[in-house]
Amino acid sequence: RNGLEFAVADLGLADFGRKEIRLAEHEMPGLMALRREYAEARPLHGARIAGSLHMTVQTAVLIETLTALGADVRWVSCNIFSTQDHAAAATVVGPTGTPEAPAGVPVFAWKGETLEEYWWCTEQLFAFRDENGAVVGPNMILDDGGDATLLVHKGVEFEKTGVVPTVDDEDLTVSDEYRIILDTLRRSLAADGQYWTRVASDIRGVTEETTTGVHRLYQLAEQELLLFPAINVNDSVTKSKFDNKYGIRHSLIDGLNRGTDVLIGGKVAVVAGYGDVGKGSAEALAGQGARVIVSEVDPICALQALLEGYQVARLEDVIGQADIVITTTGNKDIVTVDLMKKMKHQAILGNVGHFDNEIDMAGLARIPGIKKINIKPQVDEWIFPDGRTMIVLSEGRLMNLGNATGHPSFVMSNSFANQTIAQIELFTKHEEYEKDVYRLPKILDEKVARIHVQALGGELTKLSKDQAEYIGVDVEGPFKPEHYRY
Ligand SMILES: NC(=O)c1ccc[n+]([C@@H]2O[C@H](COP(=O)([O-])OP(=O)(O)OC[C@H]3O[C@@H](n4cnc5c(N)ncnc54)[C@H](O)[C@@H]3O)[C@@H](O)[C@H]2O)c1
Ligand SMILES: Nc1nccc2c1ncn2C[C@@H](O)[C@@H](O)C(=O)O
Repeated sequence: RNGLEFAVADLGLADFGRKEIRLAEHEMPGLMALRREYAEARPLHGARIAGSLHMTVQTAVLIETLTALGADVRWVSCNIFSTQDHAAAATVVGPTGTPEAPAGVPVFAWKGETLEEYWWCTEQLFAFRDENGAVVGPNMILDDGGDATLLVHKGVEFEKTGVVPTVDDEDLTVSDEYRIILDTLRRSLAADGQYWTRVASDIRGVTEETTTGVHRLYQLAEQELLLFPAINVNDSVTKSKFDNKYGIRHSLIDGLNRGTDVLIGGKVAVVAGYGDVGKGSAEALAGQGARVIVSEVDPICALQALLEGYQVARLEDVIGQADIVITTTGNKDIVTVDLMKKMKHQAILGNVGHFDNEIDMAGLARIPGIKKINIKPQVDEWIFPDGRTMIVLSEGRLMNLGNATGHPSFVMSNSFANQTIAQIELFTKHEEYEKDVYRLPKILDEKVARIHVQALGGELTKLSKDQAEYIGVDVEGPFKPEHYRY
């Protein structure tokens, strides 16, 4: 419509989305400060950014920051349940457009996508158009979890051999999702044997939002398979020590309340993993009066949990007493079918890790005699043959975005200020970067923190020159050595 490509649930929701975007801007001082700082220079002029990141109100403010800095943007969500349809609609319509004549950004995302639709959307992500309408690829990727980066890398891999592997239909180790990815790439190989190779050749770099996506990038870099430079946004301190921890502290409870409305106080809550997300999850549940038990593999994180007063136990030893089980590990096969069979009647199972493989949903569906009742969107009651039931949120996908609206704007302002800075860094200085994984310098991390301290009315103390010399830092920072752990 109006020459703009998009696929969203309902453009009629744009007005509602625009109201919430306007309110969110007030809560996202990091992004608004960067818009003011770079309004003239427009450093992202010429950038064609393919974004795969939960299409929420907060992400809409990020997108409109990137376009304010001169970028062309196409967007998808990185999860089938995390899109907020009114935010997607408002992003397509844009601040000055109308549903009849949208003037925003191409978005391919809606809440409740099937996996086939999800990967179709991700395929559309790469088809930018030049001024003559010819398809040109992106020259930047902004990723959350690495699915967009994966599609490009797998596409190039298969174009090298000219073959997309077939998988044995009986092979239970191959997920339905991977079969869909192979089918997608089989089609593009048949249509154009060099499509993904051309796409990859234009990409100056990727900026990756989350722990799991960063893990995938380091794996590619170790195998020397990385096709372009990458900035690990997750490990900016003002991202992972805020979004992952304080964001989940807010949105986990939101997801539990909207999904089940059970009283959390007095209940036993088991949290698998005590990293940044596990810490925020445990604190939130304890704050509601739950008795929190943590499972961990890392003795340091386990010791942290113990000194915060949480019991640390093996999942298999405590899952039978849990009323609520939350996985936060970024690992796979955490809650197996055997563990599910030990759970109390009507216990609640949810995941806030990036992917759904923390919970064996495929194994659950294969239990002979298992039944499923859908209570409401993203809330299912699974009935075991013995009559006991289990409430599963968002089909094991991250439930703070599936059952609620994810982290609040102020904490996402920190994450997305880092994303914007990383996009500018890689787009304008890509020749300075090898095909490796980098983090932003500490001085920029402190710059993001400074904006948000000020926004909350915090008053920073100034070091005297003498004091700065005494502790060996510059008066203006950076205030910590690289190895410092916050
Ligand atoms: N839902 C959200 O909004 C959101 C936000 C940020 C990050 N994430 C995702 O959450 C996940 C965790 O992120 P993080 O930053 O906390 O990572 P992290 O590495 O800091 O923490 C994960 C913890 O899980 C532990 N762990 C690994 N395997 C385990 C096992 N088998 N049993 C118990 N513990 C185990 C690790 O030792 C680690 O301490 C990642 O997938 C990340 O992408 C989700
Ligand atoms: N409101 C929101 N908008 C966009 C993304 C949101 C979000 N809440 C959580 N994530 C996920 C982030 O925490 C992402 O940084 C991650 O690490 O998964």
